[in-house]
Amino acid sequence: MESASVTAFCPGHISGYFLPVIHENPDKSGSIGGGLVLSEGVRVVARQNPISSVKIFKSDKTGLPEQIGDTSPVIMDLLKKMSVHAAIETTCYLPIGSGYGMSAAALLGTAHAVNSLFNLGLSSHDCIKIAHQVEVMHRTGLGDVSACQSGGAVIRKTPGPDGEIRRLMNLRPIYAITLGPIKTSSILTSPSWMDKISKAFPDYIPETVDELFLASREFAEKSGLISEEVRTVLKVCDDNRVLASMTMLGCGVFAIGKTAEAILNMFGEVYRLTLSPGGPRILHGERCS
Ligand SMILES: Nc1ncnc2c1ncn2[C@@H]1O[C@H](COP(=O)(O)OP(=O)(O)OP(=O)(O)O)[C@@H](O)[C@H]1O
Ligand SMILES: CC(C)(CO)[C@@H](O)C(=O)[O-]
Repeated sequence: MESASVTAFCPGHISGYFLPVIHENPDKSGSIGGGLVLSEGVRVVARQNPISSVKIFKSDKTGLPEQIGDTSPVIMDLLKKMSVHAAIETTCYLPIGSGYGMSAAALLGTAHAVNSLFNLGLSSHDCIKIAHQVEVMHRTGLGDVSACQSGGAVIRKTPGPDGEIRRLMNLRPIYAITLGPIKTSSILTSPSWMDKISKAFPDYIPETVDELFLASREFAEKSGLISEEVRTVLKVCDDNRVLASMTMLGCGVFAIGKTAEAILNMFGEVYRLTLSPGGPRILHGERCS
């Protein structure tokens, strides 16, 4: 007989600009900034198992999954914090380490799935707080969990899941491409990058999605994070008046507008995305009795 299992989904997040805010209390640590919560994210299946394990799958355009990993220190730490043993399988279509907040989505999805599977009785907010603590402590992200707790284009005015967060809804498609990964923790633990990033933070708060793109681009330029490959793509976007910036923290570009898809198509596989209307959710499952 199949053991009980619960499936959850959590959207991913493109961070456009950010400013780390580090506090000794992880609930108050994170970042402020702006980004987009995405229709694509991470699907998590949690099963009861005497020994905890994690398998990571990546699906292709057709939805066919291929296993790409069999370890995830952040998920293992989350399970320990929640005092459970479970076999976790995560599946994403967007690439890991490329600025789509896949670690945050995997953590939020797992926290909600495990809470439901084991009838832990935690609120969604409790699950969000645990996921945020693990993400920030491992430096796999700072503001992604806060952003992904709900949907829309997000302006995070103060850090952490309880911070002041403004959300804008917009139905226009967003297009993104990835040219390669960046290990988030390698930037977040570098004092010289942190200094440049702090100095690049915009001094105004975007009021619309278009302004969020402009603020993101200004940040990307000033921070010095734009690589040669990203610059090549951004130049073609600029020449064609397409609003575009760099996915933080990944070697990639996100863009909006009528010709954005055709332009990005010249450089690689284009992800056609929309803003997610909401955050993590349980898709289906059978709880442990
Ligand atoms: N889908 C996933 N399932 C399980 N673990 C994951 C997943 N995505 C990321 N992780 C874990 O988080 C670690 C750090 O991921 P990383 O922060 O580089 O990716 P990311 O969240 O996609 O990053 P970013 O959005 O900053 O580019 C990975 O090495 C892996 O251990
Ligand atoms: C640090 C970061 C850019 C990593 O994806 C993100 O977590 C954010 O915006 O804080």
